Amino acid sequence: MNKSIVKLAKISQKEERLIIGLMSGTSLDGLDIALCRIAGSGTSTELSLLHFTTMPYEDEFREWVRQVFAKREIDHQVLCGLNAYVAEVHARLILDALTEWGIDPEEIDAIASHGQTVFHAPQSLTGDNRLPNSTLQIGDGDHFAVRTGIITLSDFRQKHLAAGGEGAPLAAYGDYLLFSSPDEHRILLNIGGISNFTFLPQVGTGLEAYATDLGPGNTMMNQYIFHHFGKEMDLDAELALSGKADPNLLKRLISHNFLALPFPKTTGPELFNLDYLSLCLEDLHSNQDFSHADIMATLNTFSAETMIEGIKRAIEGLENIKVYVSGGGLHNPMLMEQLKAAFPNAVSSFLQLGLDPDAKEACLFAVLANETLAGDPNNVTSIKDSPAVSMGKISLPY
Ligand SMILES: Nc1ncnc2c1ncn2[C@@H]1O[C@H](COP(=O)(O)OP(=O)(O)OP(=O)(O)O)[C@@H](O)[C@H]1O
Ligand SMILES: CC(=O)N[C@H]1[C@@H]2OC[C@@H](O2)[C@@H](O)[C@@H]1O[C@H](C)C(=O)O
Repeated sequence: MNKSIVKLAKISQKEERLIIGLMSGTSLDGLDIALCRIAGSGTSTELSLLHFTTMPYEDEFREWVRQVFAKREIDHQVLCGLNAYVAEVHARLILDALTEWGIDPEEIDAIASHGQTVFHAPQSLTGDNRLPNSTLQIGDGDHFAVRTGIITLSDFRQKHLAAGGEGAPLAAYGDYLLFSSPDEHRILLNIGGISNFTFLPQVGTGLEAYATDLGPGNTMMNQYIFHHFGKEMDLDAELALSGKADPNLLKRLISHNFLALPFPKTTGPELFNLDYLSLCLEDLHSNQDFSHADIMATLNTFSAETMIEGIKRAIEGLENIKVYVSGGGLHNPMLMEQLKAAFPNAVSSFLQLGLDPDAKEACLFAVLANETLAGDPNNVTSIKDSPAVSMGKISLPY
């Protein structure tokens, strides 16, 4: 029998596994690396985060990815090369992180790699039903496995698509298994490039859990500041806080059809980008010259409003609700102030649930890999509109 298959079988039968969860999102800030110890599976899953780091990308890497990111027309030679290159860079960053933590790669049971999303194309977004729902994450799993010597699970979104989903959001699975509560209804809001939440009904109420994207989180703010100032983000919302949101531009931005669609739904920077901002500005038919600060304040409020409206829709008629926030947007004071004002005494950091909010998504991919290795798809049958499948392709090192 192939030695790697024997090892795989042993790993799947262990009482607990060491899994490295990886997330590299739409913000292109860096690779989130979470070393997790996971015991059990299904609703008995117990996760301990042993180490976490975000290994920042070099500018050159970002520039390569930007060449193909969320673009309809690209150089296929670059895309092809990046599928290997992203994996090589990620594998090196993992090995560096393990060295920093003093951990031998031999000790790790598996890597759970999200890869780098370069295009997200559900039919609801393309408006074209000749091709099926699709999404593309690059950074091939075989390259990870060979470079690190660690069994790698990757490309989690394809099974979700194949089984009838849109390939996202996948957070619902881990959220449901780890954070459902008998005491309160929970909204687990993640503010990455795109904002999304998982609704976890209070256990026993008979309501169904589900997850959905909401709209732009940080992506439009990041794109704007990068385009005009060459910076990666509006650190601590400094520019946005110095401006004033324009009500007409805000109204026009909020009129996007996507925002009115029912849950669950998914989106990406393919829809929420600077072209959309330009379109909205043109439509205003005003001669008004907006300052950069006012535009940033408007984009910040646009993100906040889409989240607030989405959460209000989800919790209508319910009481005893808490909103737990994770993702980079948690560090944006203007966004958080608006959320807290909309839901007084209900909003707090994900840290309240005992997990580093910046590590959450990477941990959830480790949980998905754990379910594939040791769980049962029936563990997740009660999530609305989410196929109950095990996800992630398995790559062997030898
Ligand atoms: N101090 C801060 N002030 C303002 N914004 C911040 C701050 N820290 C982080 N952010 C925002 O958070 C972003 C990173 O968020 P995160 O790492 O959650 O995104 P991601 O994982 O790339 O996204 P996604 O979940 O959409 O894939 C930054 O690019 C920035 O926009
Ligand atoms: C296609 C894709 O990469 N989607 C990401 C993105 O980032 C946030 C939001 O858009 C979410 O739908 C998803 O990631 C999270 C981890 C998810 O699948 O739950």
